[in-house]
Amino acid sequence: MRLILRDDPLFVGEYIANYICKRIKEFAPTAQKPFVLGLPTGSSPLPTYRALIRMVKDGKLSFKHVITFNMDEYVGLPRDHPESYHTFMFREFFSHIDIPPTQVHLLDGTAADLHSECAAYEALIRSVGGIELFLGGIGEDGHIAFNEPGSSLKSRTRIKTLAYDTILANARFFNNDINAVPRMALTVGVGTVLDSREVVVVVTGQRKALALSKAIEEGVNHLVSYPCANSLGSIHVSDLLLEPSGHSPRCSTTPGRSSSRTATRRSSCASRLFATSAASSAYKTRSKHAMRSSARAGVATGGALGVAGVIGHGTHGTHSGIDGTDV
Ligand SMILES: N[C@@H]1[C@@H](O)[C@H](O)[C@@H](COP(=O)(O)O)O[C@@H]1O
Repeated sequence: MRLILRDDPLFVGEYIANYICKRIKEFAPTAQKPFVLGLPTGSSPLPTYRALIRMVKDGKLSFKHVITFNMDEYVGLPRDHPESYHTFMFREFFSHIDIPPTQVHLLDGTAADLHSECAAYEALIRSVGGIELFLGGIGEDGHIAFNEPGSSLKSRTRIKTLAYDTILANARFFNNDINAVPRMALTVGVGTVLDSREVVVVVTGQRKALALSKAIEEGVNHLVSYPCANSLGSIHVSDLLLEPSGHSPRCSTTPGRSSSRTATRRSSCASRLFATSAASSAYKTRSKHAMRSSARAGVATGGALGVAGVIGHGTHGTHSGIDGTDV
């Protein structure tokens, strides 16, 4: 795992966009050999999307031979609902880049047979050779996609009941009306994410400090789904990289050209770039060491409460109404 910290979400977005651009260019995708990219929704990836849009508009990057798979979608929201992830992705990203719409894939939360929809999604990912790079965001309880606490580490794309904490957090997109927030979603599984050749997770904002600290300082378990991306790459403390903002991977077609410390160290570490910066306005003026202690403080002050919250307040399993298989 590599942890790359930046002082501001905009720098995080720029870093990741440059990294994605570099990876796509190095891959040199063609119609026969497309680059398969996994994508998240949420506010965290927005700076990345904006930076990628800029690169396309400036002629520095093309998505013509990129195929995308989104992580998740609410169950029951029509595609054209303003808060569906389908609408979100076209509004915030796809409509502004040169990707052919036929190469964009999102789960359909209104499908008549949701189980078949999920199975078909997995099959489609496999049929294009798997995901090259999965960009993910996390919820405050540490879920990746909609893999709520308690998700199986081997889980595949499936119907998932949302935890109460997630419903509360997402109510902001539904006029703060928790009753308007869908209770279920379709989501890729932890296993689906782990099958990707690389996972990049964007973690921004103080609200994510506890979840981030668990990825860094605790072991892999199924209560916080996103650190599981580590389980396929070894974690070495020496790979945790804390550096001031400003360095960004160069979007160059020549591998290894970047002289930044980031690029140099990447070659000697575990294969997965996993966690990207936790930064929020609250952190802005702090030093890198203070940021590190902030994450620790998250554990010290919120640890017991956080775990109780995950188990005690979650509505996991109680809303499904479809079947009992959403592990
Ligand atoms: N299903 C999505 C996640 O994929 C996303 O990572 C999370 C965080 O959103 P935000 O980035 O707005 O904090 O929100 C939802 O729960």
